[in-house]
Amino acid sequence: MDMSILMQKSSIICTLKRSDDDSKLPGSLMVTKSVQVQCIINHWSQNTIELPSTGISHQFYQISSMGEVAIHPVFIQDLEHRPKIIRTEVEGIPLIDLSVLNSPDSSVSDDNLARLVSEIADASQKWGFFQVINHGVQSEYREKFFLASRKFFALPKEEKLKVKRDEVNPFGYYDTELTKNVRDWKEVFDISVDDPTFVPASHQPDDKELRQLTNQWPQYFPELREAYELYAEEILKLAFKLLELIALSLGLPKTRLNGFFKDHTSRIRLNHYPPCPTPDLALGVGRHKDGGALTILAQDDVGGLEVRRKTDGEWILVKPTPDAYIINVGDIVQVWSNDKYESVEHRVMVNSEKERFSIPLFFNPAYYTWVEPLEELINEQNPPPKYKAYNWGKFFSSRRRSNFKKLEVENLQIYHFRIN
Ligand SMILES: O=C(O)CCC(=O)C(=O)O
Ligand SMILES: [Fe+2]
Repeated sequence: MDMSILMQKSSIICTLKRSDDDSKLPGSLMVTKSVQVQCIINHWSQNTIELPSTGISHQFYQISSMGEVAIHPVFIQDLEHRPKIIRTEVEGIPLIDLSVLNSPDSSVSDDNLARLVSEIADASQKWGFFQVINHGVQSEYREKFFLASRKFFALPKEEKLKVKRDEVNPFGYYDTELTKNVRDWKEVFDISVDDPTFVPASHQPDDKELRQLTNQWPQYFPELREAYELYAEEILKLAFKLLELIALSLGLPKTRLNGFFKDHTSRIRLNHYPPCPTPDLALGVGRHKDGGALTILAQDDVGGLEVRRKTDGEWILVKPTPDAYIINVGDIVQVWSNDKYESVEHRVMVNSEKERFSIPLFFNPAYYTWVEPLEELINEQNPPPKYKAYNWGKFFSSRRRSNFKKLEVENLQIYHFRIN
């Protein structure tokens, strides 16, 4: 197979070819006479890919003197997973107003609260995703954190590499993450909300050893940590409010799930998606489901997040709504609810002109939590338990391994714990 993709962008015709056999890296890069370009992605043109087998470094993409653009094959999605660049307008995920939570008058809010809870139930069941407005998080803190994130990613590569995440410490900077064994077109900075935090030393079930981990911060850029601290406090309050709404929406007491989060292992991630010369071939993040309990995501005004619609499997773009948060239920809520709420697949498109920034909070329980369907939710309407219990810390450690290297086996998924 030899693919040629023609696209007209910024007055250059880009032709990309990929050989059938990815294993012949880097020979499958078809552009021979390449020159380093500074035009589309200035700061990324310095980036290199380390090919483990050869140790040879290559540019993320190359442009020949004929104007042909090639991105490195590690980023290229299989045909069936590539994004559609042309799309029609469709109804988006539900938008939910949380202002009743901030209302001081409790007698008025009883009815309103019931309405809100039923909106959450509906959205969680139909979409697994919704957006919230009037959520109580100060927009000033969010903007400051976005600005600090932008400045951090604009630092010279050597500075970012000083706080690089690795297989021992999962917190810090990283630009070579894989999703489903394909490289994402992004760079990230991961922060543990609880600092220091304890995680299982390995994914091996019998290994009881714990490892203490701390965040890494860039030495000459204190602004990032300061902005983070203000933001984290606010966004955590929202996370607990949403957790209580989810509990109520499942017919549980409001604080039923709170105990799991006493020693929570939540993470905040800064995502940076640089412009990509071939957005029809690569993804910012490949299709995936979030493994934790809830994700609370702030995105900028560029757009790119797509959600898989449950009714027909179509990819639906989540249009940016100023100051809104995008909420999705993760695998843990799917298991707790015994499949009443599903953790829905999503992915991120990139574009050739604009860089994009987003900031998710992955709201996760304590590492020692055994995740299983909640007994109150096993009843006549929803019998019997569909999953056996699994340990969240071990699940997370196992998942993380596949972010670093191509694995022969599929990474751990909740359906591996399904009872047939
Ligand atoms: O950047 C986004 O919009 C979503 C990112 C995402 O899905 C993730 O980091 O898990
Ligand atoms: Fe995600």
